[in-house]
Amino acid sequence: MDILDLRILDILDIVFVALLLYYLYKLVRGTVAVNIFIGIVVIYLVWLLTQLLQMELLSSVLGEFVGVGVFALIVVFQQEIRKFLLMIGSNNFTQKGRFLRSFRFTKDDFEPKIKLDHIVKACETMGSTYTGALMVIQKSNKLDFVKNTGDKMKIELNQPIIESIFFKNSPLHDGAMIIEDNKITATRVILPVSNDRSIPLRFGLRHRAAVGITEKTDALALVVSEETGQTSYIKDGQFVMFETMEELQDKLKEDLS
Ligand SMILES: Nc1ncnc2c1ncn2[C@@H]1O[C@H](COP(=O)(O)OP(=O)(O)OP(=O)(O)O)[C@@H](O)[C@H]1O
Repeated sequence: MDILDLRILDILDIVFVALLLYYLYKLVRGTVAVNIFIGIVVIYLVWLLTQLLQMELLSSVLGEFVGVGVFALIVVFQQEIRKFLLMIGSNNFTQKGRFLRSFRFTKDDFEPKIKLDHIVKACETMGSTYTGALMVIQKSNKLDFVKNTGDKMKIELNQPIIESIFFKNSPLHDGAMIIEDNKITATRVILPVSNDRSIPLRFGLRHRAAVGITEKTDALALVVSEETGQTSYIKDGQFVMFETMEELQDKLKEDLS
């Protein structure tokens, strides 16, 4: 049977195509690009059908579209292609054994370098005083492209520093804070805002910016709402539910492993 001829390379081929589609979906999810993408797929399928049914005229008209399709794709998806390449280029697999950890060989004895207890306690305190905050924790995708929009720095991370940065009268409180390992590496950063229409209207720009950066990269984001004092945890463009701050800390630890 043909299926028995399936080589390991064929399986790898399928896995790579699936990964490629997954990353493309991740990039266009929630944006108008999804509709364009669907439009292109529909034209391509109709073209295949017209060829099958030998509908010469329609097939040649659609064929013209498909012929210049690659160039059209580059123009239409310029932004997305840029982000996709950025995503690949900024993946630092070798850094600190992340490649091995991605296979979960070393997960059990892995402790994140970041002082998560300081971050979570700072969220709790800032929430109790209705102090707005937005923190982004870098994972394997480099965040240099957003850090350039703010003030770069290198400060050892701890609870009082986080709280004083987001203190309402502080000159650094606006925008997002970027955290790498146990350092605050940028403040006042402007993040890409998500266009996802499924985000409830009660969430404003701070939350949308957290969704935006986690859609485009594998970073984790924490938001303290100035209005409600509530802390939100956002990962892969989605809000992660938790009941207690201890649970939040556990989830963060797990996602950084
Ligand atoms: N693109 C962005 N990148 C980083 N920070 C942003 C961005 N847009 C807005 N912010 C931050 O969010 C603040 C405005 O928050 P806004 O009230 O619109 O959001 P929200 O999601 O309703 O949050 P809150 O519940 O705290 O009010 C700004 O003062 C700024 O600090």
